Amino acid sequence: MAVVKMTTYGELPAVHLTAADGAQATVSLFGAHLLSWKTGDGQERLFVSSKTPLDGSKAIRGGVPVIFPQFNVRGPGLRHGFARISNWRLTGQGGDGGSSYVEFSLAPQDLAEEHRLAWPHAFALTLRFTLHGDALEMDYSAHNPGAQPFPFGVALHTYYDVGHLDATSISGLRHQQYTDHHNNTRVQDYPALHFTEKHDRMYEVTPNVTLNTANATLRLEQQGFEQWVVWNPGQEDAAALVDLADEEYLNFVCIEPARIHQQPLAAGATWTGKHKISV
Ligand SMILES: O=P(O)(O)OC[C@H]1O[C@@H](O)[C@H](O)[C@@H](O)[C@@H]1O
Repeated sequence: MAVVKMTTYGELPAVHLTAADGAQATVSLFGAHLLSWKTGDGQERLFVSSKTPLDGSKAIRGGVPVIFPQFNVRGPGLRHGFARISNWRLTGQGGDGGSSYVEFSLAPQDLAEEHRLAWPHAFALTLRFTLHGDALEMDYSAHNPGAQPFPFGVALHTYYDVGHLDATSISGLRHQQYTDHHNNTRVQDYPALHFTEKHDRMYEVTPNVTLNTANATLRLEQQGFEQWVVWNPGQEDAAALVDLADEEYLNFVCIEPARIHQQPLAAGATWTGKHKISV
């Protein structure tokens, strides 16, 4: 049987889910932010920076930041949106035989006044985390209960604990088109992406990909999103991030299912996206 308990992570109120097989997830209400996912064997799968604030003063560096209503600076508002720095509500929990879940929601009344005034649209977000054996599923939805369309972008900015970058690669992206941080658009003509320098790439199509690390092979699947963003800051950019220790860029990669361009959500419509990670 699944067990759901309130806990704290740093100074943040959080929800801890333990599945029948021992898999665990910890999600802070701040950002509906998944901070830890351990499979039944006790192995941590996510990276969290040793320098990140964990007091609600700033977005968390690590885990799974939830991006809405804009990706990065692709929109007029806050970089990566306000969802990752807002307090969500725990609105569901449960499970059946093999799976257990917790669900979180965010609506305008949950926002700090400055964000509500800056983005005055009716919206309802839900995010469900489901543990199912050695897999984690994130079901994300954005609903427009208002009378006017609004533009939005979304992503699940997943930071994977890779042990060491030297032993890490991503396969499944050969022949896929990407745009890099110099704004060059190319087609990847080699089978596996290795991390020898900074990478900040947006792959335009959405095949499933495989993350290979020294200790694990993770299969990543997405539905409803439109890109994979692959990010590791490299040594120089990492040194400029105050919420990341200088050498920690060697310990993670971000692989993010995303819908990076802001597109309208019609009145009454709902967008849904799924991200599944299997070990
Ligand atoms: O520092 P932030 O706001 O969490 O963003 C981290 C990174 O997020 C990635 O998704 C972007 O592609 C990068 O360009 C960005 O640097």
